[in-house]
Amino acid sequence: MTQSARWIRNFVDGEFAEPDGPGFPAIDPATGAEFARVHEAGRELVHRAVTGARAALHDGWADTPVGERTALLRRAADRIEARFEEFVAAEVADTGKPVTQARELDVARAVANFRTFADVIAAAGQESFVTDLPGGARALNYAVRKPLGVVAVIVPWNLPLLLLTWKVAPALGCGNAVVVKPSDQTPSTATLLAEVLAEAGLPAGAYNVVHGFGADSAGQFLTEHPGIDGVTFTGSTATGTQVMRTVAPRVRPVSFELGGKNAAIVFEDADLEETLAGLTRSVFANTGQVCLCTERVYVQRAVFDDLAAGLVERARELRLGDPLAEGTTTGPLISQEHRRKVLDYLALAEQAGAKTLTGGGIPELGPQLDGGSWLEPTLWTGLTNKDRPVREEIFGPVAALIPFDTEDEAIALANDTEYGLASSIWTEDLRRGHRVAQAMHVGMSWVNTWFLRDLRSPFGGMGLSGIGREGGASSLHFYTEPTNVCVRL
Ligand SMILES: NC(=O)c1ccc[n+]([C@@H]2O[C@H](COP(=O)([O-])OP(=O)(O)OC[C@H]3O[C@@H](n4cnc5c(N)ncnc54)[C@H](O)[C@@H]3O)[C@@H](O)[C@H]2O)c1
Ligand SMILES: O=C/C=C/C=C(\O)C(=O)O
Repeated sequence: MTQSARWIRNFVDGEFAEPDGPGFPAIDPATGAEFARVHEAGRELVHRAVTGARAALHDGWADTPVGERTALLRRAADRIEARFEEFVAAEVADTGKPVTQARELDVARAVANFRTFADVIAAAGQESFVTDLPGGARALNYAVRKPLGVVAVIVPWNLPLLLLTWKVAPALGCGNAVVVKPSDQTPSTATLLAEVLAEAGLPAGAYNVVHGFGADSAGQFLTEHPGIDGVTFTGSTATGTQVMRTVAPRVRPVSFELGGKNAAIVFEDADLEETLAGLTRSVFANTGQVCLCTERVYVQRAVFDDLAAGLVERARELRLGDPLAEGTTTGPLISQEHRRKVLDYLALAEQAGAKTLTGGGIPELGPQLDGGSWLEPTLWTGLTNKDRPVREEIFGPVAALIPFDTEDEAIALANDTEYGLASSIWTEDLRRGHRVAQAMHVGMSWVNTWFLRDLRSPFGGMGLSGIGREGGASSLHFYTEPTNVCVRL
């Protein structure tokens, strides 16, 4: 594979650093072709990023009036809109996802993230209390919130720009400086965002991007740096525990959005067409590479066969192909390595006695695409909660369909996991919908829908799915430190 001429660079202390090594390849997952080289940040460049971020705080960014910070967030949203198609092209190049999804979800949400947090931060008040004391005296308690400081922002490859801006918008809006470590597999949009934030007027050093890997690379150098005041991380549970170990000696606050093994529960009274449309999204969106995706579908026995047949039909209607073609609905997995992991789970399912209703293999898409990491959307029956493909996160276009009889049995099956991120409940009996949704041991539970988001609501998971919540006021609480002042009146 010939080495590319184009570089994807680190952005440190307000400027793009000159590459000083061979870098690593940026690969298009749709074709397997290298399209650029990425400059890997070493320990020294990460150190410069962290110290530059600290300097930006002290040079005035932390004390910038709220109105100026929220105005900057709005300018950032406007600049992303102005360069919308550049962000779409960059995201598609990195991920191979269909251009329609990149437009409608990934880049659209980046704009929404900046605008939502401009609104939330502009409207945010402070907590205060008038305290009654014996004898009629009083005291005033009020909390002032100050920026956390220099925040390490570490994000994965599945929704690169959406997840990055979900963190960077509130972090900057609260007066922090950030050092971003995008996934080595998706470096492009975090780098383009550096240009856009500079255009919006963000001071040098407030937003930095360091490219590289995890252990013994930029990710580790960043999290172990003493100048980091907190870490917001989205990624696998395994990596989250490693990050937690790294920052534990300095007791740094962490906000973790980790893996999931999400369940859907379909009751016999569910609206079949609505449920099939919802499950087709929740199982196969982004080729199953969304932390919220459904990999376990529990179906009340009376409608099991109809639901299974309908979902097989929808899966077979998905169009895998050129990400830039308007009719494409489904892209490749992120890499050959990830495809091997998902294929291993397909083999485990077969060994466990699964019946593959559809998919189960590698599609033939022609010479242009056969170098990509493509996989057929796959549905199984015949598995139980004891089988590894039903217990472990696969993070691909796959789901196990499992029958149940009673509501209590469905709740027990869905909650039989160490994860706790999301669920969806499908029923026309809304009292049951509320009841079962609340009974789920998850951070987010949807009823007759999926991935419908109000960005002011708390987002995150419990158990192996994470620590803390982000979204609306939850983000402000993570990205600021309150000082409570008590004045005897
Ligand atoms: N809960 C959520 O909101 C959410 C969202 C997206 C992805 N995920 C999870 O992420 C996983 C897939 O994404 P991924 O493969 O990029 O995850 P990953 O954990 O391998 O990597 C995530 C990020 O952490 C970095 N990293 C890896 N090791 C590190 C270390 N030792 N120190 C510091 N940084 C390190 C990676 O370079 C990447 O930028 C899946 O498990 C998925 O469930 C969760
Ligand atoms: O893959 C994980 C998706 C996370 C989504 C969000 O963080 C969000 O919708 O704000």
